[in-house]
Amino acid sequence: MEGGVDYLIDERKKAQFDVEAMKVAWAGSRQAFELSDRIAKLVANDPIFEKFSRPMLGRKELFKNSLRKVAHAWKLIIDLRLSEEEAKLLRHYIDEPAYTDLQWEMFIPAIEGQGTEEQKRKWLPLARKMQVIGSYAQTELGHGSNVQGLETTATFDPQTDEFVIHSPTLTSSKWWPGGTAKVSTHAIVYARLILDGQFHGVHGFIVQLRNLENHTPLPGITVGDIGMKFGNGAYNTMDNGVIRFNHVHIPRNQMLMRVSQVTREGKFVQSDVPRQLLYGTMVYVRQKIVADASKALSRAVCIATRYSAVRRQFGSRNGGPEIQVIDYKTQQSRLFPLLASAYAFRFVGEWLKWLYTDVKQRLEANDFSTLPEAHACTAGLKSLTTSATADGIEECRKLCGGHGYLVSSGIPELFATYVPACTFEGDNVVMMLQVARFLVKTVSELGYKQPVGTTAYMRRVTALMQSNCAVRTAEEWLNPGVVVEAFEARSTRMAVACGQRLAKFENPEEGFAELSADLVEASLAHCQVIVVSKFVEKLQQEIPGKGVKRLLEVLFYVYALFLLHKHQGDFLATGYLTPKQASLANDQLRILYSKVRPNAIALVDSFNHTDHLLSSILGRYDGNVYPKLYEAAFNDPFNDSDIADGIHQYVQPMLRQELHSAKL
Ligand SMILES: CC/C=C\C/C=C\C/C=C\C/C=C\C/C=C\C/C=C\CCC(=O)SCCNC(=O)CCNC(=O)[C@H](O)C(C)(C)COP(=O)(O)OP(=O)(O)OC[C@H]1O[C@@H](n2cnc3c(N)ncnc32)[C@H](O)[C@@H]1OP(=O)(O)O
Ligand SMILES: Cc1cc2nc3c(=O)[nH]c(=O)nc-3n(C[C@H](O)[C@H](O)[C@H](O)COP(=O)(O)OP(=O)(O)OC[C@H]3O[C@@H](n4cnc5c(N)ncnc54)[C@H](O)[C@@H]3O)c2cc1C
Repeated sequence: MEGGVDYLIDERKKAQFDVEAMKVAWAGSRQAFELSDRIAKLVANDPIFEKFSRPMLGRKELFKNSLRKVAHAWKLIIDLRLSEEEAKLLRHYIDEPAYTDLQWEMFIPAIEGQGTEEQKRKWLPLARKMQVIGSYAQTELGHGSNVQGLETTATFDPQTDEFVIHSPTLTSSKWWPGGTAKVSTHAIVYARLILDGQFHGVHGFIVQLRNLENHTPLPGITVGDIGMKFGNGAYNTMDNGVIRFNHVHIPRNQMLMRVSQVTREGKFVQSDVPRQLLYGTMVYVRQKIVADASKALSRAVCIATRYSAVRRQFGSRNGGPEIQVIDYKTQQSRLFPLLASAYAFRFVGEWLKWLYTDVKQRLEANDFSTLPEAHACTAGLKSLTTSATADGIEECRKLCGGHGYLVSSGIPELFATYVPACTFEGDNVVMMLQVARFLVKTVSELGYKQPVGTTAYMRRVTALMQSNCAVRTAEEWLNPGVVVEAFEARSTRMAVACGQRLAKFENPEEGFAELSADLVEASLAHCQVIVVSKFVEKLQQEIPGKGVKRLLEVLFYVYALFLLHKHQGDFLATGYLTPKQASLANDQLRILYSKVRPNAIALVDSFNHTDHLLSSILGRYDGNVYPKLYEAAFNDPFNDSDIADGIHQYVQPMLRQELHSAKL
């Protein structure tokens, strides 16, 4: 058997649920599915969006090709009158980081969230028509996580009614802003506001970087690219920049002034809007990154699952077929939790989008009450989902054996493009420490203030601290209430234990630093409560289609019991579970894997990923893996000639023992 076509045909016949209905459940609604399917096909059928050759291109060619794709996409958006939602789907299916990500996901949202009405009226129409192209220049060579430590200065000059933007040190050079190195005409530059010699915190300023006529950098601005990044192709389609400012003057009305204002006289005015709103764009993007995690993880899982059904190793009897590697229990115990995680992240992402929309509406009405919760949720879930997705993609590579290491498997580029998500928009550990601050505060207030939102479960602190799990059989783990309670009890106990240990420190900040590793673990436990609970809430909704809900329930238990198994140390150390109960959960997990097995291919088909998006020979929908791998090898330009450049010059002299006289 050369290809796996028949194997995948057989696998699809085993499905015990309605795949078309599952596609709708994954997409969120029939309308969302149809929209997404239409745009996916539009991209897949357009040769300009070809991406298989991307890893073979040099940086300049790669970048130019990316500019061409963006220009073509923008033309399509105008010609086909695509809505903003359709345009964002187009970006997703084109699957190439580009300067427009910063324009639409950071520059515009920053003005929307931090600009005054007047600033929005001026800048948003220009940006939305792409008449100015903006980026988000916050991080510097010397500081990224510590935003208050930024060194760039914005000094008000009352003589000219302008701010003077300046990079006083090498470490104050802006470093990383995407889109800035070669494209953006403007940037939101975060800088220390100085009025009359006094520091008034870090604020955002709209700074023009380039001449709109000839694209040259404006006087006083030194700008360039920071160099090649991890992996070929991958994030190298993006021009991440370095910028130095040498006393660059901008008008006073280009400071984003919703949160604080500077008057004509140079006076600082703090409005009622909390200063944290300056960080609002990051809250927005973190929410987007959570939604993106399920997309990236589902791609890797789709490739690894299809290939695991095609690939056979060992167990052949009398010349019969070998065993499909997907039938090995070890393969299932590594793959199926990732499959379940993709669904879990999809649903928690959907919920987080709702939470963000709600917060945004409140902020617009000057209600800031839910901002701390939104910050903790976006920071924590961004950290949890991106770490799990990055690790999951790498696990999928290993699940594909040696062929997973080939660029044509689609996994190396996906991994290289995805991993910076663990760092950008907030390093994942730094983000978990933000959740820790929120949790510590919640726990310290438990005696007199009812926790709300995602910490509401801690209202039952006494019960969660005292009562223990009642499970006696593996079957009894199949109860959402029992599972959620276990996660809530573990999280509460870990958070309370941290709170008690912190109380022993005279200086709370010193205590926080000393216990930070434990605090990160407690924060992760809390974030897992959110993901598990949101999955249960999804299952409580009506989910049409034969067998769809049943399969989602199976995936829920796989996700939750896998986590319970992985973190059983916490569950045992907090005393909520006995070793016997943890072992019963693991017994149940094995039973669940056997329920997933016949449905595995149909479950990944339900993601509705096109072959274009997957860009993977191993993950092809038709399973025709071996002939296509063979064909791709001989189509590689490296195989254009039997004799590679350099063979005559460097190898043959060695073979002939003539190296001493060869010209090297
Ligand atoms: C296959 C897929 C391929 C590719 C794509 C992959 C993924 C992309 C997916 C989707 C992308 C969509 C769009 C993305 C587009 C581009 C993204 C690309 C690049 C990323 C760009 C960047 O990285 S921009 C730079 C980001 N920088 C950071 O995130 C910095 C992190 N640091 C901070 O946020 C802060 O400094 C801090 C939170 C760590 C600390 O702040 P500070 O020192 O001021 O504060 P305190 O600790 O003293 O806190 C003060 C109080 O304020 C609260 N707080 C802090 N932050 C916020 C906030 N954001 N909102 C609300 N409240 C906040 C804090 O909790 C304190 O509260 P107290 O009550 O305790 O006082
Ligand atoms: C691909 C990519 C694109 C980017 N795009 C942009 C962009 O468009 N605009 C922009 O402004 N920025 C951008 N960035 C920068 C990015 O936001 C920062 O790199 C990120 O916020 C992390 O900051 P850092 O690099 O300073 O890491 P550091 O803070 O130096 O982290 C180094 C290590 O120190 C640890 N650490 C730091 N602080 C603490 C703490 N308080 N407690 C415990 N551990 C700590 C971290 O966990 C990490 O292990 C981009 C980065 C990447 C990789």
